[in-house]
Order: sequence, then structure tokens, then C-alpha cells
Amino acid sequence: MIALSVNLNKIALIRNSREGNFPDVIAHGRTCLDAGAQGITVHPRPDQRHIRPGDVRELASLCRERQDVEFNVEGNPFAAPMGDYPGLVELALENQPDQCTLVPDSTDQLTSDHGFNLKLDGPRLVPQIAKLKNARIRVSLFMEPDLEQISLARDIGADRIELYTGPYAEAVARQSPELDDIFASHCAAAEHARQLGLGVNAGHDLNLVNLPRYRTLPGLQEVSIGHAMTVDAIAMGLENAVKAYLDCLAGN
Ligand SMILES: CC(=O)[C@@H](O)[C@H](O)COP(=O)(O)O
Ligand SMILES: NCC(=O)COP(=O)(O)O
Repeated sequence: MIALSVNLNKIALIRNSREGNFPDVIAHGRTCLDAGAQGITVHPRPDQRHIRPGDVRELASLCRERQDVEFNVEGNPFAAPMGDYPGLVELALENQPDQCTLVPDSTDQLTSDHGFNLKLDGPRLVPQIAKLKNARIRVSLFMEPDLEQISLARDIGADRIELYTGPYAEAVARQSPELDDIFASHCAAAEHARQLGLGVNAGHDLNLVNLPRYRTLPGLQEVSIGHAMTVDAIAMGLENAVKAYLDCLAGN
């Protein structure tokens, strides 16, 4: 089974556009879990444009209440604390998610758009990964489908990789002639990761159109999906949208 972890960033983005707590991010998280999602993902950013530290605390306790539900906190481990945002690793250590996905994005970035270059960032990631693993938090690294880089992910102690699916999603949307090669590179990366003993997650811009092919990736364990699902929820309702993604992942 491929686990569906629903990313709630965009629900929080709408909430933050006004004062108050509407829509309620935690209630929407509960709806996703009630509809059968196996996990919740958040990607708090230092500017708190969407997910805030308080959301992480409340979602951590929501996920703890449920059996077989995983909480995944994503973000840049090197971004400095800002306001009451304490830094990603500190936030994770405080809230004990099941998984922390480290992503190499800068503070002013619109969204995540590349995986780690571990030749550059590997040495300074080592102590961050060790802190998380000592706290029994699974560590995943956001990566391109590059075999040499994936070997380095194993060498510095990662448990899993999350393959960055943005270029794959764009190739599907544009019906690009490069699509087959891009997907083949993801399959080779997933096989390589598995041979090294790394788990395989994937995410970014996955949707109901591009997921039927991506779900066939060898050994895929988890997808985290937020943006497209939130858009689909406008038309379908959140519960139906979650169920549609679960059906899609099941190959129905
Ligand atoms: C890591 C990743 O792929 C991103 O999709 C991220 O989790 C979403 O962040 P934003 O919602 O801020 O674009
Ligand atoms: N890790 C990717 C993620 O959480 C969701 O990305 P998106 O579906 O919002 O692009």
C-alpha cells in the first residue's frame, strides 16, 4: 500500500489571509484522517505564510490520538529561527513527528523546487540528521532522481528519500516528449534507493492526472499531496477529494 499523507499548507494559507481561525486547519486534518488518509504533512516556513508552530503542536497531538497515522514535518533545517518559529529541527524535536523531511529551500522561495546537493550540504546535514534520529524521528531527504546523490543520502544516515516530482508533473501537464525518460529516471532512482536500504517517498505537484502512472513507481511507500488536493476539494469537498486520491493510489 502507498500511504497518502495530506499536506495541509494550503488550508492554512487560506486561514492566514484573514484574522481568526477559518478554515480550521486541525478540523480539516481530522476530516482527512476520517476519510482514510494515512498521514498528515506540513511544511512550516519561517515566515509562517501558512503553517504556524501552533498548528504543528495541535496536529502532532491529533495524529498521536490515531493508530496507524503518521505525522510528517517538512522543511529547511538550516533556516534561522524567526519570530516564534524556532527552526525546523527544534520544532520537530519538540513535537516528535513520525518523520521529518529535510528540504533545501531558501526562506524567500515561493515553493520547493529542487532536491539536495549532498556534495555541498551533506556534511552540515550530518549533525541535524543525528539529532532527529536520536529522538527516534525517521529522516527523509528531498532529492532529485540522481543515483550518486541518493548513495550520499544513505552515507549520511537518511532513512528515506522523497523524490521531487515537480518536473515529472510538469512533463505530464505539457505532454512533454521527455516524460518517459523522466519517469524512467525516477524508477531507476527508486530501485537504487531500495537496494541501498532507503525507503522511498515522493511529492510535489502530484494530482489525479499524473498519479496513476507515478503510483507504479517501484517500492513507493508514501506520497504527500497538498496543492492539487486542496484545489480538487473546492469542487468535490475535502472528504471526497481524499477518497478520490486513495482510490487512485489503489489503482481504481
Ligand atoms: C517539499 C515539497 O515538495 C513542497 O511541495 C512543500 O511541502 C510545499 O510547500 P508549499 O506549500 O509552501 O509550496
Ligand atoms: N512533499 C510534498 C508535499 O507535501 C505536497 O506538495 P504539493 O502537493 O503541495 O505540491
